[in-house]
Amino acid sequence: MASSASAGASARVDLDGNPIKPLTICMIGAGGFIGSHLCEKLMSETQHKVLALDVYNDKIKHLLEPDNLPWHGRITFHRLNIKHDSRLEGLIKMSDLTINLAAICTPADYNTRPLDTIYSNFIDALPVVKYCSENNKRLIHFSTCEVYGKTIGSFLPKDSPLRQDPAYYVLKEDESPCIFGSIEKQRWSYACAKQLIERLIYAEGAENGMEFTIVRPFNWIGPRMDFIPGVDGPSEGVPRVLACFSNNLLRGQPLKLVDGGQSQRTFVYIKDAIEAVTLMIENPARANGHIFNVGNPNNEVTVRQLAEMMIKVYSKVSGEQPPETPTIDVSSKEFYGEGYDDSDKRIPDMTTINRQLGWNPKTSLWDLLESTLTYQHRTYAEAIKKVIAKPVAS
Ligand SMILES: NC(=O)c1ccc[n+]([C@@H]2O[C@H](COP(=O)([O-])OP(=O)(O)OC[C@H]3O[C@@H](n4cnc5c(N)ncnc54)[C@H](O)[C@@H]3O)[C@@H](O)[C@H]2O)c1
Ligand SMILES: O=C(O)[C@H]1O[C@H](OP(=O)(O)OP(=O)(O)OC[C@H]2O[C@@H](n3ccc(=O)[nH]c3=O)[C@H](O)[C@@H]2O)[C@H](O)[C@@H](O)[C@@H]1O
Repeated sequence: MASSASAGASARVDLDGNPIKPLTICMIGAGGFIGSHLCEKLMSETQHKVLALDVYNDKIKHLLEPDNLPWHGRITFHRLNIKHDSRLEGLIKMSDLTINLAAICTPADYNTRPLDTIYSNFIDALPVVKYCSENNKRLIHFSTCEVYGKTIGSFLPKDSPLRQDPAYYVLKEDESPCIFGSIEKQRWSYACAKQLIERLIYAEGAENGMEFTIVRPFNWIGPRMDFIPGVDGPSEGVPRVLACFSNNLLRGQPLKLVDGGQSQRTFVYIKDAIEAVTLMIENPARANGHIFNVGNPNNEVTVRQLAEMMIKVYSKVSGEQPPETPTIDVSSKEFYGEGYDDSDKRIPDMTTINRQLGWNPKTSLWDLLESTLTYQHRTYAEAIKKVIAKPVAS
């Protein structure tokens, strides 16, 4: 595997036919969901070096140990919190490229911990932008599709035929407005902080010539996303929808549909999305100065349809009967608390990423759920049984 990986890597060329030079990449938030998949890809298929920065490394342990892994020496872990660590600038200076993934990015936090959310997504990202700009280093910054907020169509009357017109709902990087709710709807603290850091990075590019790429992920999902409450995360924690529904399925509980599960999302398989990021890393001339939507417009469902599909897929991969009551409705106030609000619909326009990088997602929603839920069942089913069997302490 080592020799074929390195032989393949040395022959690799970019989209313009030029050989790809090995880079040193400072990856902040490398221990998270996206970071772990990106590290895996960079280690197994390229010759780049990664300085992996995070406060945790559980999701990349398999890449760090043992010492005889084929990529040994190309990935090093630096346990640090970017809020207060003087090593950050030195690590950025040592690298050709910085990728910033670090953020609080679970909706349950946006309205309940708005200060932490704003600090994490704006204030803590400021030094990263500053060090990149001052040291002439390229930055790939992870933003979010949530910067679009709600669609224009959501403000039209329910029966308006214009709601069917893509001009009222497809989200375009260089045209669509950012539409958030009022300040008391603290859900938008995350989107607003992400929007402001995008504007700052864009301005650094315009005024100081900083080389940057901004990524707007549209619901990337797959193995290692978030945590299963009570197993590898807090019992009362609320992760993103994939992990919430996985947790319900593993425990044989009904899946909770917030406000009837009417919101729509497009889900993309993490492995498809990581291909897009690799293209950005290795084609700077095509990626610099751009904001990219990265999603799968063909995988649109309502949250209710997602729940129904996950129930069927989980039953297939686990061999277990679906719960007697498969879903229940809960109000957003009950589920997330005061100040929650929602994006109604998220269809990414793919023109920019298609034109610049020739990227298209490949995996259908059914297929990506099948591989992801197979992983969830294999990883958690036994642990959940033990948790359920444990007597509750009085
Ligand atoms: N997964 C998605 O579909 C998605 C969608 C939109 C945007 N994003 C963005 O992509 C990025 C990565 O998302 P993810 O899904 O991998 O989330 P994640 O929570 O799994 O990963 C984030 C990582 O950053 C680390 N981190 C946070 N604050 C830090 C700090 N102060 N110092 C050091 N490390 C810190 C965390 O420990 C975590 O490992 C985030 O910026 C998120 O907003 C993700
Ligand atoms: O993934 C993305 O692209 C972005 O969107 C997510 O936001 P959202 O899609 O609203 O978060 P999820 O937790 O994945 O929820 C999706 C939908 O499912 C609903 N939901 C969630 C959990 C649940 O148990 N039941 C349920 O109905 C939510 O109300 C929401 O309508 C998060 O904000 C970020 O991770 C990211 O920036």
